Amino acid sequence: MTDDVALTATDLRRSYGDVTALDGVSIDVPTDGVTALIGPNGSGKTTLLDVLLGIERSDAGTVDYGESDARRQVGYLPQRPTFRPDDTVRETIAFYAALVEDDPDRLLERVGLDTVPDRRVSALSGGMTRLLGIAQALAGDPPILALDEPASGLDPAMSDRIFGVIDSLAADGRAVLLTSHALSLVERTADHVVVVEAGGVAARGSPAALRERTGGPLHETFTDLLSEPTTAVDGGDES
Ligand SMILES: Nc1ncnc2c1ncn2[C@@H]1O[C@H](COP(=O)(O)OP(=O)(O)OP(=O)(O)O)[C@@H](O)[C@H]1O
Repeated sequence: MTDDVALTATDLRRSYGDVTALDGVSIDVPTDGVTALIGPNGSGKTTLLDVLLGIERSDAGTVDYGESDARRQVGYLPQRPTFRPDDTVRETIAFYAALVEDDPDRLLERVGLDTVPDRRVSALSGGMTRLLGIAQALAGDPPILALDEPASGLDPAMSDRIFGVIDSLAADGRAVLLTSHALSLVERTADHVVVVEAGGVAARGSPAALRERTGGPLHETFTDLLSEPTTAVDGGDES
């Protein structure tokens, strides 16, 4: 593994009964910038993310992390982050910050939730809950941030805001690895794109390189990168 690689996965395999979710996936995640896993529903993106993070076991293959003396190696935003509904925003983040001796106010400020510290979790919009999830993932300042569909179910303005935060977190000099169906935001934000199809990697490259291959924007031409025709995934509204 070279110094500029945050993690390397080699020949990952994972099946659930007779469903092959990962069929020999090898990827490098660079230390800087946003790496986006895109692909049709059921192609294996979440399974790949979960295996990379050790949340799911693989049947075969290896995952190697780069050197880091960080208190916490990876921060993780699940697809549906859940918190105690009666706690306030600040109480919630103070809990996670205390686990790794971080400053809750720094975390709230970083995602723009410092304006609503006393709001109860039950009163947060879907977008604010996602931002709280990102703040939680940032506790301990991990060098790798893994975000599973960070904009799913959000309106275009909130999706845009979330991807703006993601962009600035990567600009701080950490690796951001995300899955998303919000292809126009991926195209704008990602430095590296990995196209996952049927448990394998169908294509990879910068958005510009993929655009050159398909001749158009990702949200319109994404299916040209797949071997099987599929319903195009949408540009902004994740499912
Ligand atoms: N716990 C599980 N048990 C059985 N099958 C599973 C399980 N998790 C995933 N699968 C199957 O593995 C395949 C890949 O699923 P995965 O959730 O990784 O896809 P995805 O690309 O993240 O999909 P989406 O875009 O819809 O979130 C699918 O066929 C799915 O049904």
